[in-house]
Amino acid sequence: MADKIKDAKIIFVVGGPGSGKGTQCEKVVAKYGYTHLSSGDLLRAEVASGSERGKTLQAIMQKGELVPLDTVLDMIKDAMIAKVDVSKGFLIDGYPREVKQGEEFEKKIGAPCLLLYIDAKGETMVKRLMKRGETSGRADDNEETIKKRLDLYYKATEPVIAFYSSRGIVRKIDSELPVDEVFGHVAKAIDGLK
Ligand SMILES: Nc1ncnc2c1ncn2[C@@H]1O[C@H](COP(=O)(O)OP(=O)(O)O)[C@@H](O)[C@H]1O
Ligand SMILES: Nc1ncnc2c1ncn2[C@H]1C[C@H](O)[C@@H](COP(=O)(O)OP(=O)(O)O)O1
Ligand SMILES: [Mg+2]
Repeated sequence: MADKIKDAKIIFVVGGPGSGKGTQCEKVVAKYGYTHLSSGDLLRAEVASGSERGKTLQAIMQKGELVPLDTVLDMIKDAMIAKVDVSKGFLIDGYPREVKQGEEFEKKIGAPCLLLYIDAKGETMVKRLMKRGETSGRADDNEETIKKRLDLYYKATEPVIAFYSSRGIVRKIDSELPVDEVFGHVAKAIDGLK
């Protein structure tokens, strides 16, 4: 099992809150049949279960902070193990959010072959999240939490991009464009994989 997971095709999808990670991942799933694992979705499922752990997580997410590394990494690993026999590849969306998360992922799971850096301007991300907040029901899609998430993104997550750039696996995607045009660039990056 451990070997199988190590040999899996792993794509990290990194970008600020509201940059369009989830939107692009859905389209990749439709075209390439990859398995989409969003750390935020996994965490929200735990919250929705009503468990004690979920309550603790909800409080952290509502403040726009990062949940403990082990919690999110264990969730991703379990979800990958459940799919490794049938998956053509994994889209890991919203992880790593700090360099340490990337290092631990590689120790416990394996190395990514590609990092899709979904890039949009701060003001664009805020606008999209405020709009999403009208219908998402997400406790973190409000002005105050959005600001904190954005600050944390620039501080903790942007260094992740520099970290993987030196390995030559980062493809920067302009996410200011319309969704289908963004996807054209995403598809090109994926088609470039051997
Ligand atoms: N290229 C785009 N142009 C305009 N709106 C977009 C684009 N990509 C995503 N959105 C919208 O922005 C919001 C955030 O997108 P989402 O995929 O949920 O981002 P993330 O997962 O990175 O937080 C959604 O409401 C989505 O419909
Ligand atoms: N890799 C990770 N490490 C720690 N906390 C995480 C995490 N991924 C998600 N979370 C927590 C903190 C985030 O503010 C919250 C929502 O994450 P998300 O759904 O990925 O947001 P978005 O798609 O808007 O970028 O969940
Ligand atoms: Mg998302």
